Amino acid sequence: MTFKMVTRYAHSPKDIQHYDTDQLRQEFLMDKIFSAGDILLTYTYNDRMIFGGVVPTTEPLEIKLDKQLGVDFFLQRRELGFINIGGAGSVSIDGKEDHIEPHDGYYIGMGVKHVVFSSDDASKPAKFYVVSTPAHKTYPNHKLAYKDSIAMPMGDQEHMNKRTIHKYIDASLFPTCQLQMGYTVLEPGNSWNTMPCHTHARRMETYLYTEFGDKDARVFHFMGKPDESRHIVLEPDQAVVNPSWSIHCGVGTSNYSFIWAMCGENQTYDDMDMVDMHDLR
Ligand SMILES: O=C[C@H](O)[C@@H](O)CC(=O)C(=O)O
Ligand SMILES: [Zn+2]
Repeated sequence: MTFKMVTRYAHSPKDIQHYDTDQLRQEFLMDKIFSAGDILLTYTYNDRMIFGGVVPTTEPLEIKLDKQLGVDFFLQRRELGFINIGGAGSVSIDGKEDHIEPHDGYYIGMGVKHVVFSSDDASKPAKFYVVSTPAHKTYPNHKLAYKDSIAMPMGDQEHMNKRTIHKYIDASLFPTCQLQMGYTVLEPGNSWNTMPCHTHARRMETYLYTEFGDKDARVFHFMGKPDESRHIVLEPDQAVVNPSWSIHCGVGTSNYSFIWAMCGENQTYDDMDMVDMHDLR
């Protein structure tokens, strides 16, 4: 089992004016999220979000972070959300076990000492996409069932962006300190997400792109200030960090889905600064 957590720093919008493709990818793309039997995490200085993949096979896996965070245990001053996009599995939360079907997940509040992930079948492992944000208060744990998410139909076929935004962690469902999280699914024949696009200076956001329509499909993710955009080409199961000042949207060569997660100043999902199409460059 490999446990790895890499660090990514925060940037000024001016920095990326000078980045070539390699540097842009090095700073903003997480090219490997899921690796069988391993835990691969990224610590971004954008609002100190930790995110990544936990893929248990024959052995259960636990995220053990204390020295790196200067605490006694991982969730001493943090909360955690996850969504499983692999096979069925389970999570044990301080010894209490719960089964996790594909596309289900969990919110786990500050103070939980042990979160242990396992897969039902090592040959079809669960893929837990995990996101953790700093917390100051304990809120109750919540199972996140796909069927209990808030499903918001968005877009239309004419604009190639017909999709459903599933809100899993939202202030209208239950309280968290900072974390908001959801899963957006594009319909076949649709390829644009979040267009018209937006920024939200009050929150940063990460996107994990997954479930592409075919194995050679790619998503072109757009970032940067609206008038100085850049793109990053992604394979399935890769993630990007979006600073508060950056747009975040993409177009795929097939349909796909993505898991988004946010934290920062507020928890108001609709608090977005919509970008006028005339301002995009
Ligand atoms: O701030 C909100 C986030 O960018 C996403 O929820 C957008 C999204 O899922 C979509 O447009 O499909
Ligand atoms: Zn957003």
